[in-house]
Amino acid sequence: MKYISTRGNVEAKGFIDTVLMGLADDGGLMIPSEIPIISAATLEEWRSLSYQELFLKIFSYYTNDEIPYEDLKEMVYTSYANFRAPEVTPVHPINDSLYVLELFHGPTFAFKDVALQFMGELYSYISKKQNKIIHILGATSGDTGAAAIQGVRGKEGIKICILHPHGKVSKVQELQMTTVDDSNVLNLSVKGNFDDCQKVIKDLFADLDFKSKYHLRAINSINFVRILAQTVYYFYAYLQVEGSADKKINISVPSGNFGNIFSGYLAKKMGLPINKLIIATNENNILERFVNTGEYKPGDFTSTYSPSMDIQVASNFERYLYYLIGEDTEKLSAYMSALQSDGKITIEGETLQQVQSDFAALGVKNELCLDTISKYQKAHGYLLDPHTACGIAAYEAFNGPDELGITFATAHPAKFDEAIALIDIKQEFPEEIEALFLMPQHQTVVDHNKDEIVQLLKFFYEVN
Ligand SMILES: Cc1ncc(COP(=O)(O)O)c(C=O)c1O
Ligand SMILES: N[C@@H](CCOP(=O)(O)O)C(=O)O
Repeated sequence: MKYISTRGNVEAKGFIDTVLMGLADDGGLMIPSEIPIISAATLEEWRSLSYQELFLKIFSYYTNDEIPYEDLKEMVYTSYANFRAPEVTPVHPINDSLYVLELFHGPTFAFKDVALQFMGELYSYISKKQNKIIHILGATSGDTGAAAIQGVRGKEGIKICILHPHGKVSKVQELQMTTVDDSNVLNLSVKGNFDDCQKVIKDLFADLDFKSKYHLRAINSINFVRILAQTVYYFYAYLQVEGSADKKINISVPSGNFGNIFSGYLAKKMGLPINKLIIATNENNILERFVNTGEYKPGDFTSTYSPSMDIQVASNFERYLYYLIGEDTEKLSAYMSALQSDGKITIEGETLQQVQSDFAALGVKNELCLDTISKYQKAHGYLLDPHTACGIAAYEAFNGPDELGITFATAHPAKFDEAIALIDIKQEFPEEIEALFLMPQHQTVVDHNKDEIVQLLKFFYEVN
């Protein structure tokens, strides 16, 4: 398997070089040159596999044996050893037509742990085997940052800097990142929003001299391995749900940077029989507008009860667009230039119909988000976090009769108590989260100013 850039100007790479490259050197995103197809018979054979076994099967199509099987196996088992559920991502039935895939049993109580625990192991492995310097640079709306820091904690030879939007992440998210006092961790709290943070890091990755001089590596979903690791739980969810072979299965995914749902799109392209892929967003509804009208136009940023999805510029949209327009790198580059110059991309006719057959989408308003949390707490005694509540509201909007819905629970409700307290629900915090409130915080507050951020980064990466 080789990996290429959506923009066509990067020589084809192997698996490890793709991981190390992160953002493609031509400004695009790396994707596999071909997508392996899993037959229905193979899929049925996978039904009895554990999460870890399934992970190894799926990765075997992508790693080109660049990592010996036993080494990969050890990384995978280590990655999931500290999850609080033996199934890693258990499926919780709510009623006859709805299942919740709980993705929050990792160390930071969010779905990001599933891929980032593995990425921490992988970066550490590459650093040791190839004697590579690993300087991670990432942007977060709250969850990626915390999970990435936990993923690399205590691992030699790795430094990590995370940019988060100042005052725009939940208190627990902030504490999870900033109570870490390790010398290889730098938290920059940027006066701006997530899109500003993501733009700064993308600009720095695009500066190839800076990227190579400071050995910058990506942990955001611009890195293809994040996408691939997230496909595993789509397969797992499908295989765990009883009746999935006979009924239509819809999957509803709380979405922001479009990484999680793009993993679902990839799983579907690999042959996983998903009926509807449902994009659930909040009032930052660029993806809903795109699916309904064909216009992809970043709008004004709005702070909502689901802050991790407060994103306008969805990074992985480029990967989807590449497939949508027939894997034409020149056309894709033209679209991305148009997005820069005109501030929007417009899709019409049959291509728009294709979008509407690939996805359904709903931008869930704040009020509906809270109503959904109350409703499921009362009817099922099951407490949803606000992101998952958006996913459930979108499931309710699109799940048809006789169809089964799986909604991804992307975070534990304790991470977003600010919203849940508004509806007078009192929750007990897990002890790992409770303990954070007693710890001192370490972060540097900076203006949204690239030069200032660069100076801080240079000092951080150069010292020791
Ligand atoms: C809790 C939660 N739900 C949903 C999302 C959106 O996922 P994605 O950015 O992969 O679309 C995020 C952030 O990414 C998140 O932290
Ligand atoms: N919601 C995310 C935003 C970054 O997404 P990523 O999947 O590209 O890492 C977060 O929690 O930081």
